[in-house]
Amino acid sequence: MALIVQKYGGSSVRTTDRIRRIAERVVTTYEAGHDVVVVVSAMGDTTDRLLGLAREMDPLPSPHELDLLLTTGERVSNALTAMAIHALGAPARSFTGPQAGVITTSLHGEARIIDVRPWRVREALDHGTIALVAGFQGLSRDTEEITTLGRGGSDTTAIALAAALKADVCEIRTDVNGVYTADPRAVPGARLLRHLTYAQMRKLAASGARVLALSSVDYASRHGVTVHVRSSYDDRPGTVVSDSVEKRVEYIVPGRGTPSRSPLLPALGAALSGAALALLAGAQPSLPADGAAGASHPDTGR
Ligand SMILES: Nc1ncnc2c1ncn2[C@@H]1O[C@H](COP(=O)(O)OP(=O)(O)O)[C@@H](O)[C@H]1O
Ligand SMILES: N[C@@H](CC(=O)OP(=O)(O)O)C(=O)O
Repeated sequence: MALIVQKYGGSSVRTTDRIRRIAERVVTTYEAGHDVVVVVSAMGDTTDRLLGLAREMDPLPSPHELDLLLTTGERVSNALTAMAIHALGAPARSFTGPQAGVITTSLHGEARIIDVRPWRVREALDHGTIALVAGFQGLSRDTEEITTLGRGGSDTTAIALAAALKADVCEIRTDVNGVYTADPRAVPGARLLRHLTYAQMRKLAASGARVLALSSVDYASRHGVTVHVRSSYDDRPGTVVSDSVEKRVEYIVPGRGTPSRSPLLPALGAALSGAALALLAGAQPSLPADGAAGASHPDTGR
């Protein structure tokens, strides 16, 4: 049994139908015997819409009111996802960032996570419940105000929770099936990268690969969190970001009551190993574009 943190980006929860699909994936993971913590971003362009509403009221809104407003986006999507999980018959409980023990600096709109004390999340897991945490938000220790973490902050929430809970992996589930050499929507020949070190991922994120927020890569690197960027809609291998070749498949363990490892594991390990070796040798990665799965184009389920 593994402890898996799954983060679903806003594009993957744009509609209630998509939320139902996400809920099915969460429940499948749970039923395989894993402890599951879910971090969901706000639905679609909710954060932008809320920003627009705020500016209609005041061109320079109060940072306190703005953060209070923006954090509602993630609360809505997490509560709805919990309800969708209940409808499938599984136990789930959602928490706001502050309830989940996410402690931040006090700078509204750009707060940094300085500590995570997820005892309520741990308690839920210990009771066999799927725990959901609203991303992108926390509580300032100094001011006791609700804060937001800056755009893309749900990635950092998920990785910080994974670090604090000593999760086996933090899955970043999104609308493409991994990290590519370039934005696969803009560059048709972009190739899927099966394994990246933190430093390599950092370079990509810094040069605009928004699939993983830059600050979240730094958090993962500092805390040694294995990050697995993959599709919200299927279980293709995706991209593993870690500090070493060995770490990349550790979390893929049999579920509760499952007698042996998945037969897919050796194949996945071999594929990742090839990528990792190419990258570690400093060579230009020369993997086929997800060729092993028989698909040459990314999942563009927007
Ligand atoms: N190198 C890259 N690899 C994969 N995706 C990339 C890359 N660069 C940019 N992207 C874009 O990142 C998007 C995913 O990030 P984002 O829209 O923030 O997702 P989410 O809604 O899941 O948070 C993809 O749809 C893709 O267009
Ligand atoms: N909703 C926030 C936080 C976030 O991380 O979103 P997403 O995972 O959709 O990039 C934003 O739009 O920035």
